[in-house]
Amino acid sequence: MPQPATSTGAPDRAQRAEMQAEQRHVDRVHERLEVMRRHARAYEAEGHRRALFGNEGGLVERDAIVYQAAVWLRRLDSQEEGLVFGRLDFDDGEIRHIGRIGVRDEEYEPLVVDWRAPAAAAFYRATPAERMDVVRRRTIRCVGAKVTRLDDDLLDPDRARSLELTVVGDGALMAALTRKRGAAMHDIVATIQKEQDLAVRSPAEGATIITGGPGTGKTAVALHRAAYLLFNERKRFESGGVLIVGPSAVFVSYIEQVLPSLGEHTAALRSLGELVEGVRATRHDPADLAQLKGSGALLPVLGRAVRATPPGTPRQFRATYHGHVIQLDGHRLDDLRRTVLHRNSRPNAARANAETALVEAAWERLPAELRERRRTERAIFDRDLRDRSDFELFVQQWWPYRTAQEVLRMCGDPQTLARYAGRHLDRAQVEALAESWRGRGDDGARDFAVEDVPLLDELAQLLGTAPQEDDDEEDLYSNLFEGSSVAEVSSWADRTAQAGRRDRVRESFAHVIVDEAQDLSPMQWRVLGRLGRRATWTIVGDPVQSAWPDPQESAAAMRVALGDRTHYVHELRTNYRNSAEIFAYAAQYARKAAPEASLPDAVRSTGIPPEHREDLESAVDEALAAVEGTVGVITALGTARATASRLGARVDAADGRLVVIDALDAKGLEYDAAVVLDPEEIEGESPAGTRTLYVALTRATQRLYICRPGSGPRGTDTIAGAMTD
Ligand SMILES: Nc1ncnc2c1ncn2[C@@H]1O[C@H](COP(=O)(O)OP(=O)(O)OP(=O)(O)O)[C@@H](O)[C@H]1O
Repeated sequence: MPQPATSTGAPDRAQRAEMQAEQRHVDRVHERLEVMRRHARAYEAEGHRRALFGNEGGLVERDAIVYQAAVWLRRLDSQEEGLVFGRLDFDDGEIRHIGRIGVRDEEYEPLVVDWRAPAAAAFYRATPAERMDVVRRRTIRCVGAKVTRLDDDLLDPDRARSLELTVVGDGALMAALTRKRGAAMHDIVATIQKEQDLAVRSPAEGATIITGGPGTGKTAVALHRAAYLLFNERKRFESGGVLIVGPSAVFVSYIEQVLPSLGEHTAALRSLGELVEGVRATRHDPADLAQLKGSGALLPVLGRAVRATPPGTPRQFRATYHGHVIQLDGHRLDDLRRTVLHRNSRPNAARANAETALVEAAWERLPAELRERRRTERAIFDRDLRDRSDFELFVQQWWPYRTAQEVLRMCGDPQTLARYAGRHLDRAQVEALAESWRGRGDDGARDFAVEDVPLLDELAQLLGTAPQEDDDEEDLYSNLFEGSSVAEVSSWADRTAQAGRRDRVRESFAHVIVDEAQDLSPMQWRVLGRLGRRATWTIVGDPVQSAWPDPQESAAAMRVALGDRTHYVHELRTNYRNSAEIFAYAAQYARKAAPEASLPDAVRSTGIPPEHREDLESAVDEALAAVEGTVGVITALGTARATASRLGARVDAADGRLVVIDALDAKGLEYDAAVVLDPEEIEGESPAGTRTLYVALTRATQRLYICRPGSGPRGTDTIAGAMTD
């Protein structure tokens, strides 16, 4: 719930006394943390000692111990900042401190309860109406290990008086919301609100679906939920893997510090452009092409591209056997291909079948008397043919192992693509698609688009995997058991690097978290459906911000991916990001795009409405002067690059505070001030343009400037009038 505005004055006497008391507790916790660190280091040393036994058992133990010790140390080391952030005082006088991890004293009594444990739930859930025996909730703010501020929340003032509990501070939430924004998202562990907490602690089974307007904390909740799941079912989710998917690479780097700050390092974060091994796409196709690629309309075309004879393969097979010339022409070879693929539709997996079919077809070309006269001839013929290097070479050329990237690049030739397209695509579509794939992906000269990633994944499925030669991925620890003496000691870093490699090839996950889910195309849902085929899910999104032109179609694709899993639905209703003035302005576009939608309430008023500016440079300068933190210039897709170079000198001079970003990449991000350049262009750029503009207008926490170059006499007017229309 909203709290009164925060005071910035120095702490008074009562507050100082309370702070000293809390400081004593925090000091004790940090001393204890140091002891825990010493124990972890001693445990690690013990692990290394075991390896000196020189047998396999010792090595296995060593490896397990060193790994576990390193995980503990990493978790303990990431907890310096704000380790203790809360305290609950109960009716019966019990005091419970809440923190990022659980810490116990030497008697095993809790000094701090982990925020994810059931005993901490009251910190987030207790309200004056439903107190859960809590009299006072205190938020403790620390810088490093130093207590700097307390904010109390009384749930039962009468009881507090009888327990002689002092009340200090005036609103941890407001203090958190008004702090300046930097390049990275912060955790919200000290101020998670009740409706958010319910979503964080939603059951680990089925699919938890979290909706809510801009700034309602959906991303924050999703990340805290990942930490919650890992804490409560560590074995299941650490070994099975938690995947977090965000819309863009910029977004992923914006959120990537949150889980480590909560002591969790094992979840895999990927953008939609990174869901396929070996591809890091960041570029978007223009809206019409993106829609074509995302809709599923290309599925039959991809199927045909995989099944067809690859261009450039030999059109004739020729061999001699006992003086007989055996020949198979192109039509016969095509027949063979069809027959083989009829039995095993994945060409990369079917090469052995193709080779057998080729031998069989060649055998049938021998004169009948030769085949009948010598009954054992068949086996000899088979071996003889397969042993020949020119036969092997032919098979490699006729039935090459292909990658998805090669097939898509092959479709970069309009004539080839037109053959596969048949009546599924018109000429203009063939031309546009071929142009978008021509020369892509080879040596990164021209990279694939984000919209190509699901097509590549689909192709990889259709092609199947070639039988793999054994490599070191198969046995992560094989190097540990070579020879009888200890040749080397694997460090924890080695093991994490190995585990990372294993993550890269992971084909499915135990839990999949999808952020900005409203934007996913049906084809992207198919990729996620495969990665999450055995997973439980958390899906986070806001239909009103959808960039996919047909939200119904996207929702249907999501239902297919989720199958018959039970749904747990949560709606977040408070916008914590935007000032009330900024959100009131942006909301007119939400109403235009989705008149029926329920919009969140913005809790913070600054008294400063969005402002209209004609000149981009002066709007940017003004924004930089008006706020302490970040400024985002948000443009249409087509003008981001030009705007970035136009503002290049300012970006360089602003020391990381100024970024230029297109409205699609701005998804999920936020800035203290936003300059939205040419809103009409953003709106007109795609069928979902009004929604995209709504996204752009809801990125600012404090100041919003609408910049319409050459917009004439309205010049520097504020647009408060427009807001209230
Ligand atoms: N309980 C909270 N305490 C402190 N800050 C909060 C809280 N909830 C949300 N915030 C802050 O509000 C801002 C918006 O949160 P977040 O980005 O998670 O919202 P969102 O719903 O994902 O927004 P969008 O849909 O626009 O991407 C962030 O700065 C976040 O830290």
